[in-house]
Amino acid sequence: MTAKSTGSSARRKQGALIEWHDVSYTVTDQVTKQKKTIISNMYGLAQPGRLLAIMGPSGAGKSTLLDVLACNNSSQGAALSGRITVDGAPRAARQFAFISCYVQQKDVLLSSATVREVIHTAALLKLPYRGMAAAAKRELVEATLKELDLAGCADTLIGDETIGLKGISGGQKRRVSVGIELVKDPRVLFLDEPSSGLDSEMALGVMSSLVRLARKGRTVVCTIHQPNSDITDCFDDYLLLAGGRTLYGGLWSGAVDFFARAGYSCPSFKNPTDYFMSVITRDEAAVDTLATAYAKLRLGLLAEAADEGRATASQLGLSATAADGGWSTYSTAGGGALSATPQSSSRLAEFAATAEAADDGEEMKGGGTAAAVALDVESGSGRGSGGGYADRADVDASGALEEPAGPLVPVWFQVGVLTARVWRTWIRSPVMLASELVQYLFFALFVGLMYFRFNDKLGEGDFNRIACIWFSFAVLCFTPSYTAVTSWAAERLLLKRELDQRLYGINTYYLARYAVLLPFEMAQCALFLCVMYFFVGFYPSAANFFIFFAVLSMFQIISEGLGVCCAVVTKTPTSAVIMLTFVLLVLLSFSGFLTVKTPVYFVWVQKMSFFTYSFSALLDTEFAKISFVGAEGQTVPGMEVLPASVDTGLTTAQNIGVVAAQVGGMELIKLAALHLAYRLKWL
Ligand SMILES: Nc1ncnc2c1ncn2[C@@H]1O[C@H](COP(=O)(O)OP(=O)(O)OP(=O)(O)O)[C@@H](O)[C@H]1O
Repeated sequence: MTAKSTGSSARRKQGALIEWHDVSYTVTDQVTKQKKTIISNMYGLAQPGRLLAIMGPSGAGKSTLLDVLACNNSSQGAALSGRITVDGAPRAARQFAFISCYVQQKDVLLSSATVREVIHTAALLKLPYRGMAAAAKRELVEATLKELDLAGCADTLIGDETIGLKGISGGQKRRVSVGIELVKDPRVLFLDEPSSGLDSEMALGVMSSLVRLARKGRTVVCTIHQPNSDITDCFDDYLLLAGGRTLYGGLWSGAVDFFARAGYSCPSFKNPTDYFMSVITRDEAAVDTLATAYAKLRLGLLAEAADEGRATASQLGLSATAADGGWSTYSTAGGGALSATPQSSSRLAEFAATAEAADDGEEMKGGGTAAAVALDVESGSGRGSGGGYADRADVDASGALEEPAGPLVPVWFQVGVLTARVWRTWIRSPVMLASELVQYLFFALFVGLMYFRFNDKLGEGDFNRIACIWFSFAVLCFTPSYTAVTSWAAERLLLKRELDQRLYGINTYYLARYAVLLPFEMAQCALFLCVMYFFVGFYPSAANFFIFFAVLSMFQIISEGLGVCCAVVTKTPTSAVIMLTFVLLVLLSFSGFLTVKTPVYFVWVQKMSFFTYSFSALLDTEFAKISFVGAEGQTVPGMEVLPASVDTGLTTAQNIGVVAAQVGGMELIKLAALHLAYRLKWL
């Protein structure tokens, strides 16, 4: 993509013609282990320049169909059968991912970023690094903001009501979710219930944005729940499902008539979708009646199209599909769904008109191609049987599926973009930042006052020093590890979404996160130590102070890693906190302070624990330079009063070396835990 191609004319996007033929989807129920068919023998078509709304009662299979069409289905033991084509060619999942996008129902957005920042970050991660200037990306972001009517709130924070961070409205959030996908200029948009959870005005705002995107040529497919009449006005095409079957598929404008012909006349002044839903949820026989009527209609249209010579049976795939329900009513070959019925005989013309309207005087390859495709069929040129348009020579070359040869964005650039984002998140979270700093400051003062000015009396000065270091460990292990659990809970969904979209890898995330987090942790440790060290009166030497700083910083980093590991391997923050508390208490117990002799069955804990080596390193550092005065006035060197339980048998340097090695080990474990959690779908 070149800078030029990002101009406003490029926003007129060619959609893709998606057809599904005899599609069924079966899963193995996790509980009963029985096979369960969620959608069966479905046919349909989503066209460029049009918005297709998929409706049905809860459990009808709407989300499943959307996932299947968007290549988003990943259930274990699931089986997909049937044929899905894109512009006539069999859909190739990897290529399709480059031209389509999927907007999930739940908005997963970074609450501390502004609307513009969120979309700009998406642009930086999704658009090619080479061949597209930074200015062009910014221009594209501005175009996206305008296209989705978000320019007015571009510099407002996304916000999060649950943590009291004021931000944009629910409807705007939904449009930002669309914007994140729109920056890569997809030809096809799939949206799972884009209006759910929004009030009617916000829902209409979102749907109107989708219509605008469709009118610019894109193919838009969404599932929807209980739309009001303003929202149904946004539909071009309509697919009604129940129990995994299709009850209607075609023009929205033909749905009422279809129901009436099947014996269900919608009363005047009643919202048709409310009526349809009440018919199929209250009257069980209606589902069968409508499914049968729809299947007959489809076959009738198919035969009619063949009779009229608009396409031959073989071109239509009739011979291949007659046995199993026939060609889709929706099929282009069928003259465009209900075009053959009196009430909507001009579907092709209407389709072409839609494309023309969207074209708005400019060349719109998608609409043009789609109309040409449809008209082509009518003129009898037809398609290859069963294979859609796979073997057509007249598919617009610009409509070919594109897949970049190499990675779009180099890893170092991804790390840079993510580092900037993590940095912004920290400095924009004053509550989190302040509460962290207050915690460190509070505990530093607390420990300082608790052991204020050590003395050198044997039995008191030595005990207080050991207890003070142990208590500092308690503070520095709980605080960063609990923060890690909390921030993981806020980050995991965003990370999962972005990893799923292959915007970056786990190693990139790790590098970016810790490029920001490590300096923060060291600064917090320095704050704690500066206050506590001098308050209590540890040995006043720069060398000792820096050894304390180095060991406590490493100690904190390992503790944070433990927090991440517990958070990653558990599903909820509550279970992570329970697990973490248990682990930390065990480690604190066997650091050598609480027990004179460690029971033999816990020796392994002591030998492996980072508490043991950190404790020993700091005690050696402090006690090597001081001495105590006994009850009889005798002087006792510090090293002689150190209890054997805190002696690892190593020198100070060796103890520090072991802690450094444990930092490396913990980082590797943390990275492996992140990879494993993603692979095993724990995120
Ligand atoms: N992996 C799965 N294992 C077992 N059952 C499943 C699985 N996926 C979906 N189902 C079931 O299939 C049916 C259709 O699910 P789907 O989510 O597609 O329905 P829906 O029409 O989108 O419903 P809703 O509007 O409530 O989201 C539901 O009964 C659902 O419980």
